[in-house]
Amino acid sequence: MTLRRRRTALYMPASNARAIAKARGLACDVVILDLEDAVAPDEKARARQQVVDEIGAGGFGTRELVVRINALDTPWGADDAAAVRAIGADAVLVPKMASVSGLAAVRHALREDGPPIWAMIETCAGVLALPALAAAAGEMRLAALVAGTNDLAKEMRCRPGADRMPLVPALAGLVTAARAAGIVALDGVCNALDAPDRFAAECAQGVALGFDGKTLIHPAQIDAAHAAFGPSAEDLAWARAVIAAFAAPGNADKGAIRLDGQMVERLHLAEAEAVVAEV
Ligand SMILES: CC(C)(COP(=O)(O)OP(=O)(O)OC[C@H]1O[C@@H](n2cnc3c(N)ncnc32)[C@H](O)[C@@H]1OP(=O)(O)O)[C@@H](O)C(=O)NCCC(=O)NCCSC(=O)C[C@H](O)C(=O)O
Ligand SMILES: [Mg+2]
Repeated sequence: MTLRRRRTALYMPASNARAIAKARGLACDVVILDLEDAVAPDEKARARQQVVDEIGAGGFGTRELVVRINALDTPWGADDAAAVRAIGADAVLVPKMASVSGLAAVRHALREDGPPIWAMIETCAGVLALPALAAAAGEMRLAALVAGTNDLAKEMRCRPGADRMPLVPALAGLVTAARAAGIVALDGVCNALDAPDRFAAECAQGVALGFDGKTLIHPAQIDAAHAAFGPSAEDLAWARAVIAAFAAPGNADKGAIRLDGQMVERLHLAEAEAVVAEV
């Protein structure tokens, strides 16, 4: 079974045909066609039709295709949901998710057999609803939680700065909820476009927090995010050593062994096998 990689999820305005055409050749794992914040109100209907046309045209290869719709309580949300629920999108990303009732309304709008839901956690209410959303994930076919750090910082009236300190509790809570539900956790975007060191530091923080990957706003961010969220050479070496150690004579029936001065359990063997399977 190959693990589906979600190291990089690149947003692009669904109104930008040039960006969408470019996406068919970009190395990102996920393409997010955005109908929400990146599209001006007078462009919404045209962008929605462009999403239908572009997904119908195909050509995105193995990239996961996600459409971010407008929230159902906006003038465009219901039409977005109706337009995208049966066009072959791999998932629908829903902004400002804040309750199980809101999740149920989206599930209803997309129909039970419609695409899986990816929910953006980007409001204070959404952060407080994380345990309930995690508990409802299976029934509602919620498949990912995605941090919306711009909106969350705005509502919290905090100033994240380079270390995003004010947001770390919410980010860790999102990862915790995603792990409890057995679903994907994606970090928020980094708005700094020409600051590779800041971007790399934010990716490293996202890895340390346990995120599966990061949402991006520019193709130039893809390579650094892949380097951060993919297995490093050290990760691979350790994984291979763990696998070899448990395969060694006398260890086959052991639950825990000593390796390089550390206790290694069978859970680490499963992790090691998953890391090796990624490359
Ligand atoms: C941020 C940008 C507006 C910058 O655009 P621009 O100045 O045009 O970038 P470049 O000149 O460097 O572009 C170089 C080429 O790359 C293409 N490009 C740029 N961005 C993308 C993209 N996201 N996807 C695909 N291709 C892209 C340009 O077309 C150029 O190509 P070419 O013309 O062939 O040379 C722009 O990067 C942009 O629009 N980014 C996406 C913005 C977006 O989608 N925002 C919404 C999601 S973020 C969010 O909402 C956060 C969340 O909700 C929260 O609350 O935190
Ligand atoms: Mg947002």
